[in-house]
Amino acid sequence: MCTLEKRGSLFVITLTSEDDEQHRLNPTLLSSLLNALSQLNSQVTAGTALVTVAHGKFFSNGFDFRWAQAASDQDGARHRLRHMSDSLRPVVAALLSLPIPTIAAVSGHAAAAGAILAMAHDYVLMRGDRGVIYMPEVDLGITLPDYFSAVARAKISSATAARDVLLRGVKIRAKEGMEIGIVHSAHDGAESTVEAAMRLGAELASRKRIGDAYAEIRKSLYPEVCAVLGLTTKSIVSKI
Ligand SMILES: CCCCCCCCCCCCC/C=C/C(=O)SCCNC(=O)CCNC(=O)[C@H](O)C(C)(C)COP(=O)(O)OP(=O)(O)OC[C@H]1O[C@@H](n2cnc3c(N)ncnc32)[C@H](O)[C@@H]1OP(=O)(O)O
Repeated sequence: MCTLEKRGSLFVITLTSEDDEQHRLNPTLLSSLLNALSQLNSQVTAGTALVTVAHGKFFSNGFDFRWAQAASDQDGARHRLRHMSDSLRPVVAALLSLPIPTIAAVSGHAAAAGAILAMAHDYVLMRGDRGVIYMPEVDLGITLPDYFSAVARAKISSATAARDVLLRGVKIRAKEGMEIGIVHSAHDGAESTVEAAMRLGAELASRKRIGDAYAEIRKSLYPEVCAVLGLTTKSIVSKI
């Protein structure tokens, strides 16, 4: 599950888990995330921002393998994995379409689909003492959905860094994440990461930017991701 709350000028989505702190992206959490983003979008006004947080050792450890493996056979497990992948796709599309700034406070590990969820935000703030951003698929022998690769290519600053993340499965800590462009800033400890995310969110919200234009400019930054997600773009001139 996740929760959505308004704290002053900020919408805060908190990833939660029923049984452990991995915040695995299973159908329940994915559906809850999509509902939260839809609800947020209906309430959004200029002067707000989204901060996504998770508590404990993980931001999110990716899709829920236990749920997939609970299927009756391998084929069923694969179908469940595809179901989770198909369910994360609209969440990423919704994040890229939000008419407000979005920030992920990565105060724990963000792996696989969890890393893609974090990178789908405009800003990733990450704790520097614990936690890695890690794409294990190459180690698992699982190919990436098209939108995973598109998000990674859009957000990682160089081809060699993208190769290291996706083909070498390197575990990226906050400092390295800043060097390759996926982390905005590094912070000491979970609490200061979340506090910094809230401060940045409030600062960005205070600019009261025109939401539709903000969303369209964000989409113009990532044409390949938008194409893969089927997101269209339009021109806006709010006022001249
Ligand atoms: C119809 C059928 C068609 C076919 C099927 C189609 C399918 C289509 C869809 C396919 C989808 C593909 C994409 C898949 C996406 C997924 O999400 S799959 C799920 C993937 N998830 C995983 O595999 C989980 C990955 N996670 C991990 O491997 C680990 O949890 C972790 C993230 C690596 C963390 O490991 P852990 O051991 O728990 O870490 P820690 O103990 O916290 O740390 C390890 C050591 O590292 C030190 N450390 C950590 N962070 C830091 C830091 N920032 N700075 C310094 N040191 C750090 C930490 O101290 C530990 O060190 P020691 O204490 O010395 O051990």
